[in-house]
Amino acid sequence: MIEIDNLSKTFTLHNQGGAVIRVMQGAHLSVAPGECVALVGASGSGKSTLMRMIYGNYVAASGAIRVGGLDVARAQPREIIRLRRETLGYVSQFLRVVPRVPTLDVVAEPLRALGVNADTSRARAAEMLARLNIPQPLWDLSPTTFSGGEQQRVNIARGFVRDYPALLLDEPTASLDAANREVVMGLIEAAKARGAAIVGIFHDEAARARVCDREIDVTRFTPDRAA
Ligand SMILES: Nc1ncnc2c1ncn2[C@@H]1O[C@H](COP(=O)(O)OP(=O)(O)OP(=O)(O)O)[C@@H](O)[C@H]1O
Repeated sequence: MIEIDNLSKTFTLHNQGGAVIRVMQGAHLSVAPGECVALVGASGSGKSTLMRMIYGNYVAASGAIRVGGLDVARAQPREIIRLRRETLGYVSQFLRVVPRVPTLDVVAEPLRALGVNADTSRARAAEMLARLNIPQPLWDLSPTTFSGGEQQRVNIARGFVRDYPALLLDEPTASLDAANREVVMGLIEAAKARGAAIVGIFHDEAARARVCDREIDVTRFTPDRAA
């Protein structure tokens, strides 16, 4: 479902004399449906960079990133938008939303984008918010003023409100209490059981051991620091 082949990445720092930093070289990764793979490695080794490249936020220097048949490394912007709408979900650590949009609509949006009607989308969103213990009085407010943990749960609700065939999870349990962490663990397990291919960064070791089938140490793809 997710196939990464000989992937390299450089950053050019235009505000620092055009310095070029090589952050990744020869990266390989293959994630099958129903599998969860954890990206591990020291801080700065490139876990987030790899995740952002899979999502199409960062451009690859060379190599291929196939997600459900599309090579993200060479795809047109409209193909990436379609991939995100239909195939690839992303639960980032930080919530980015349009101001003044109510939480219920923020969570319902991935379903609306697929053409699901407003009532059904909102009903599914309400189910997810209740499951993630977001108090009902907050559902009609924008999540911009929510606490860190509440915002993270809104992000998770958005990422799991529909059954994405592939999912990227960036520290999905980072700001959560034990009860909500357990809810998220259950959502990840259910997504695997229905065949989602998942790539995640989990600093929470117990969470990683429970839901991940394999670990990939990205340090081995880090050119300047590899052994
Ligand atoms: N937008 C950027 N511009 C320039 N350099 C960047 C950029 N993003 C990341 N880097 C560099 O790429 C390297 C990898 O960073 P990345 O954030 O992917 O590491 P990480 O493994 O996710 O770290 P952490 O565990 O601390 O979050 C770092 O040296 C970082 O400075």
